[in-house]
Amino acid sequence: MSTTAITGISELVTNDATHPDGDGSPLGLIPDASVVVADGRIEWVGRREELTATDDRRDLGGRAVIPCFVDSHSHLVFAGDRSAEFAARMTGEPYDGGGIAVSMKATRAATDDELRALVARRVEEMHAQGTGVVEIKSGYGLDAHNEARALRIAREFTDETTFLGAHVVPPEFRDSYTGRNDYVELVCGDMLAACAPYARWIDVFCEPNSAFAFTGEESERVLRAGAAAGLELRVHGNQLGHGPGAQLAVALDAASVDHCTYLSDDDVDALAGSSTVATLLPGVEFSTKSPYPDARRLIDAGVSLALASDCNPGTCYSSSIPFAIAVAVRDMGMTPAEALHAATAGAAKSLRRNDIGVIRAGARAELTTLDAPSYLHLAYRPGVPIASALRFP
Ligand SMILES: N=CN[C@@H](CCC(=O)O)C(=O)O
Ligand SMILES: [Zn+2]
Repeated sequence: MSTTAITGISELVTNDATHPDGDGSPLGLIPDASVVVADGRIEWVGRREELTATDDRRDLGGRAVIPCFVDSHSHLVFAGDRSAEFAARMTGEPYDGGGIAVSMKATRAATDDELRALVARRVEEMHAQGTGVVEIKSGYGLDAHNEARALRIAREFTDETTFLGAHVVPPEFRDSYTGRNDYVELVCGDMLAACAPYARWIDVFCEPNSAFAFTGEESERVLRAGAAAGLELRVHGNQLGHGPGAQLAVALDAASVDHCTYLSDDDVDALAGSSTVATLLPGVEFSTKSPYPDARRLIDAGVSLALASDCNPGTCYSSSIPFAIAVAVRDMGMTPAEALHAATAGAAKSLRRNDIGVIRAGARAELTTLDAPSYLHLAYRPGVPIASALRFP
């Protein structure tokens, strides 16, 4: 097994507050550091002068190194274009989830190879911006065949795949309450059976403020069916207005409730006393001209936070975690350290993973380098491509 030392690290963010060479902060910063990797794992982390002999060396020439970004919320399996919808929102048109059916139509019409190529391009775009691990949801098939196909293709790129058949009620089921009910039954029955083999997670767009998405009761049915089929739970909640999503996520011990744009004091208290992570998606508020969630309020209450891209064709067609960090710092009350922690260790926690989002012996060698001396440059240099995932041969 050959060992490679990474040297020339001006500042190492470990997310290991207990490292003896670290500064003791949640980011566990070590100046002038080295990391030794072997066989895809981290072997050693410390100060450069304590480095012992390795087979290879890679000198970064004075750059910062951070744990890879973990993008714990994305919808990459889609075809078609909704840029006109984005333009309409910039002139005041509100987002209501109705455009999901437009992506559904284009996605159903695409071949497997076309979808695979689209996902490959988007995943590559993420890696080029420092994301090492990505979660990918279905949700633009909305029938058993196309949802299973989306997950099968997503699985070619990541183990973190999420069944989102309950994204919206598709047009062919919308006519009556019976139609909605039939769709929920399909999601919980044949669709779940077809999708479960390719999915780790199940998610639902719990949003009574949208005519297209699901009520608290419908969402609970979907999540309980998913759990019975062995899937772990995530929830889209509290995106368009107040609603039951956050409290439902806590009650069912979901790993994450995502969006959290509108939260009551009771929602915040429930999250603070739970192991459910609140995942904030700053690109969504940016791209829909919605109010930003109050990250400061959540942090002060003791809620665990993640930041993710939510890359999707409707509410945020950006795959950039550095962009999400810059917005979170500029507009959501997060410090640069809190935002970086949320986009790495916080997002790993939202996927219930402890082998990523941290630079510590034994963790996976998923590292990101910054063309900058310090992590502060992520928010300080918005729009500048300074982050890239480090790849080891
Ligand atoms: N809100 C639900 N789903 C996506 C948007 C999907 C779309 O509009 O295409 C989201 O996370 O924002
Ligand atoms: Zn989403």
